Amino acid sequence: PILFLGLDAAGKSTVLYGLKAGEVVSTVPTIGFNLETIEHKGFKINCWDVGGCDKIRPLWRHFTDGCAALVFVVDANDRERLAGARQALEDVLREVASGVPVLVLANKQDLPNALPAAEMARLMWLTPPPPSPRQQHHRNPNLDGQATCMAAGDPGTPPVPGGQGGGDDGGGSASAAVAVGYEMSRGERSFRELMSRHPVHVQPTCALKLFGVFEGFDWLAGAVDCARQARGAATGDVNSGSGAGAGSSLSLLRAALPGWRSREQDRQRQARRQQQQQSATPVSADDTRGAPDANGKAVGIPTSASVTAATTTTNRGGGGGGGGGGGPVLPSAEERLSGWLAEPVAAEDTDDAFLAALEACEPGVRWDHFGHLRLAWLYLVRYGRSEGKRRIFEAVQRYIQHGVAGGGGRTFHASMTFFWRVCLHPCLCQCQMHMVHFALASSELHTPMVRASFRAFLIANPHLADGGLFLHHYSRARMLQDPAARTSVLLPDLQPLPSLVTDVEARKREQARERRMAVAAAAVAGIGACGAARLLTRAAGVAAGWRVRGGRSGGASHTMRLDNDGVLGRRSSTNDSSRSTSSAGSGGLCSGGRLEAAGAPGHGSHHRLPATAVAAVRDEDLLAAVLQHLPRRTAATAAAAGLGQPRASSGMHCQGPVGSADAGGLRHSDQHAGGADVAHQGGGGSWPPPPLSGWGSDTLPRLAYAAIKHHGYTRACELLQAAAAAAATTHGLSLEETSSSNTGTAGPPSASAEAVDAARAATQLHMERASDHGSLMGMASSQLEAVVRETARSMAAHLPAVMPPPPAGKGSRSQGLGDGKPGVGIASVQGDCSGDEEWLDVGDSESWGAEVACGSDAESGPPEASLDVELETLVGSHRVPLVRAALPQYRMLFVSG
Ligand SMILES: Nc1nc2c(ncn2[C@@H]2O[C@H](COP(=O)(O)OP(=O)(O)OP(=O)(O)O)[C@@H](O)[C@H]2O)c(=O)[nH]1
Ligand SMILES: [Mg+2]
Repeated sequence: PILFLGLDAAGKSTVLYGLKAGEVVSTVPTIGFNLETIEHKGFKINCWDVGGCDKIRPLWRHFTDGCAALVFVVDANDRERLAGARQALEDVLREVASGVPVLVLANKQDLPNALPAAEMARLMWLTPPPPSPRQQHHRNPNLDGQATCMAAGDPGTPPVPGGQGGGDDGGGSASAAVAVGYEMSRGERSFRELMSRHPVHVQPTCALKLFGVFEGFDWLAGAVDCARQARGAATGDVNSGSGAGAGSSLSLLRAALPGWRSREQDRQRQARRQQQQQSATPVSADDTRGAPDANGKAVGIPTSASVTAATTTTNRGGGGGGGGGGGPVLPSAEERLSGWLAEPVAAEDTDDAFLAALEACEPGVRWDHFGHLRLAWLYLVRYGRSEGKRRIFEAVQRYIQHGVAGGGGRTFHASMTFFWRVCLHPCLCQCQMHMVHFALASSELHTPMVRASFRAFLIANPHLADGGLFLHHYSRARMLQDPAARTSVLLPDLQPLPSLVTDVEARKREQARERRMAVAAAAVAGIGACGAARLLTRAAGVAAGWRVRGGRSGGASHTMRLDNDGVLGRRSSTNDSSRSTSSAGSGGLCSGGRLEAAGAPGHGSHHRLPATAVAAVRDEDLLAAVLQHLPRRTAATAAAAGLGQPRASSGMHCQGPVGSADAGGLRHSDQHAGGADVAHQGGGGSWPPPPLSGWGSDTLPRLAYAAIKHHGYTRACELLQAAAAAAATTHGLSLEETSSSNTGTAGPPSASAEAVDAARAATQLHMERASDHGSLMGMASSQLEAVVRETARSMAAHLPAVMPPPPAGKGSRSQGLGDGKPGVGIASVQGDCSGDEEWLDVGDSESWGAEVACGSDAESGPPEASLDVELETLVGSHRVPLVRAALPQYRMLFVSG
């Protein structure tokens, strides 16, 4: 185990997750700790990142036992707290075993006011004091051997030998060794003496850019090894070292934190609790249930947040909560939220008015859970966490005092009483405020609206309507019955309070999925569904070490599937079609080809490629391959418009035994895929030749980005319009031609209409990215959006006109997507695939559906689907059903802004 310690906001969690995930995450203060396992240079390290705020610092000592190394993070920019950081380091080192390496990170080096690492080390007494001639003579030869590990400040300089004589204050030889004239205080002497027991290294870092972090850990890995060897040599046990302490560390931690449970235990516990609660008599108290009464005795306890939430304005007093029974059935969190949002908002009920009334201790200030949340939200938004927290406490204390002092005539209802107690209950108050802060920080990643409007904030965080939220993290015994919780902050015993705003894993999964969708969409648009399916399958298969075998299978039916989880599967089943397919030749994947796991014979029934296989294919390679197969005229048009050639293919990253990427399967498949290459490469098929099918998905925004980046917005518009015109001219079209005839209601949906939808859907996806890129390019995202949208529109308008309707009985089908899911039509099957049904299912059909709906409804006003998209952006997809259920009027809210 390695401990990450340091004052609050020093950057511990940022460093930890930078190491763990290789990317910068956004955090809120850690109330409790984060535990992560990371691997570095063959070491598997359990990292304990313990919150640094003053309330939690006393708990550090519970984590020190058995730790193999200490990473002490210091905010080098915060000069005022340097002495505090040193003191905290000293305090904790008293609990750490001698010889444990200490890596001090001088973090936030990117900030202009940051102290250089060497200077910070000097001020923190981590470098030797000024040398003196005497010191040279009194150098302790015993410590020289440790110089490689003891690298305080200057790696080559051993730390000042201290404590050699083991005097009471540790000052004996240390003071003798110090230069004459250098006054070393007693405190400094004892600190240096303490430090001399540890190998120390000070590393400048910028956690936000992951600068210096890995270098620091390189040192640490060596130092831990060194320490282990030294311990092994001392005890004669070569295996001794950090690992030995792990068990005892955990058991001690358990002992120190009585509520500490493994996650599995947590889950079991929670399940049991929920069962009990469900079978229990409905509780009829309000927010005050579970809050200790005036004498500190716990009263009725809130049920778990998800079961019932507390709200009523009846003050049940001290004993009313628990076993009551027969009380009113409480509204759920959803109902409560819905109720709040349905309340008419008086014009004079502004945030300013609310705060002013509160600060002036006026009667009638809304003091229920809603008011509580609003107060926390307002102060946090306006003043940030530390100042906001101070103000929250101050304002509430004042209000309470005023109420108590002048109490006559004012009736405090139960929730208000609860709030009093919360504020006299630092642990609970801290927890509640933390949840509001966390909700704010995490939802503002999705939309700035949550800072502008309290109601938007509530919609984005409907779980906050649950007054018993804290019971997800603390047992009621710990929070409500433990007297210590009323005087200090205790760590949660059920699950840690969240501190990582960015869910790294989820974001990575989402990014990977988006990339796959983009690649698939580009492939489909560029070379048609059949070819794309083959290309993707083949690339994924080759990357996974699968052998791609050509073969004949008269009239097989194939289902290509790219699941949400990234599994690309190909299902084949024979049918009766007598149509024979031509052989792909050696190694090529023909429509009757099979994928086999290397070494295992495939039976051509159903193969699934592992998600890693798809992920292993480099996007660049896939895209390069796809772009290479874009219709030549499209590429030429782009070039003519000054946008440069599509990136040249570097060939597939993973070359399989089947030879070059564009040999075999792809060209062969073009005979069926019917991409434009067909015409260029041998004319296997006469239908359809859709030269513009390369536009509309990935190609388009890429060109738009490139154009805007290199030529600026205005010129880019001209260039893109010129490109569109040139492309249209090539095919004898005028720009005014539209697709209305093809997108009308007459007849079955044509391949071209689907292609338009696909183009729009993909464009929608990329427009979202365009918004991100917009600021980077120094232009308003609305402008970028406009250019992408406009270009997409004109490009998409030509697609149907260029593509002739499919010959009767051939080709185009709406996308059934194989599994009976509602079709979305991400891609039309453009090839002559009769006999071989080939489908490409890209991603989650529901979300595509939403995007398609969103894109295609741009002109016809926002339907519910697009509101869902908006809602999803706001609250995250997993909360959409909840919010929808809770808010029948959410639509109105959105429409009214
Ligand atoms: N400019 C700058 N900011 C940083 C750096 N490292 C961390 N931060 C920011 O500092 C703030 C606090 O970072 P955290 O990692 O949460 O700090 P912590 O040490 O875990 O804080 P506690 O959990 O309260 O103990 C965050 O806003 C980070 O983005 C850095 O190298 N440079
Ligand atoms: Mg932290």
